[in-house]
Amino acid sequence: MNFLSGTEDISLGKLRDTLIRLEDTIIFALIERAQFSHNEPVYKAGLYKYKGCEDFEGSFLEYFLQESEKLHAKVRRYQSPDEYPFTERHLLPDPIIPALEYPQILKPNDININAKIMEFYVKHIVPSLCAMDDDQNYGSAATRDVTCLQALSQRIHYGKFVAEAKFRDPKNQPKYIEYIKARDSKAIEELLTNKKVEEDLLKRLKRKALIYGQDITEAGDFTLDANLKINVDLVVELYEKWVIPLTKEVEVAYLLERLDN
Ligand SMILES: C=C(O[C@@H]1C=C(C(=O)O)C=C[C@H]1O)C(=O)O
Repeated sequence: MNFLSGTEDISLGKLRDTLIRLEDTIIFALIERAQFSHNEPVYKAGLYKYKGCEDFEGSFLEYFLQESEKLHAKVRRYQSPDEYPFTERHLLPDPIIPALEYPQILKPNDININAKIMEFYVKHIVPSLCAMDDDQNYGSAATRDVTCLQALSQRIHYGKFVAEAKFRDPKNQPKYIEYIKARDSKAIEELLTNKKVEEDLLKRLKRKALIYGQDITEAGDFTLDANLKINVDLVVELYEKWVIPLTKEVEVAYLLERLDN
């Protein structure tokens, strides 16, 4: 979504179109990561002493992610309302270019669940996505991991915009206000949940993974039973177990703060 379009209109339909577009980004990012082995050393904290920053105690991935985000911060990536860093903001440098004026769509907040995203990605996604061995391609694996993590973070934190759009709907706003004042997270989550959208998403996702995972050649017929580049069931499980629940967690967290002064 282009937040510089000069309009504060955030329709649920437009936001959902953006989430659908991010499905493609995430599937292709996972396909790229799946080219390489699990490469467990990439995720082990303290395995390397990095020349020039011996005091860094995280994993190879955390080091690469932090250094990547420092560079992206210089070009004001994390001033965009839909971008959230994994690195603590005080460690990021100021932009080298002037700040952009974004419309104030969201209620100011510090909601950032990237630590949870990192945990499920490293513990549950990579081991299922990749061959469980070590091909030494640590740099290639880490660069693909960063792309996957950034896409997952953007998608999940879009829950803030979806929650704002739902809150602005006059039909449900009185109920949201009632549940927010009662601090009733369960009622808020039930009200914001749209099972039909979720079910349609999972069906679409499976079709996309089946097609995007194909090796398309210049000849022969187009068969869906060829060797796929991605574990289709894993893509669906990723969304069902992690992406959708965490998006709703962000929606609820945002709404619980929506009436704060
Ligand atoms: C994102 C939305 O809110 C909820 C979360 C969804 C998701 O993470 O895909 C889908 C539907 C809703 O249950 C939405 O309503 O589109």
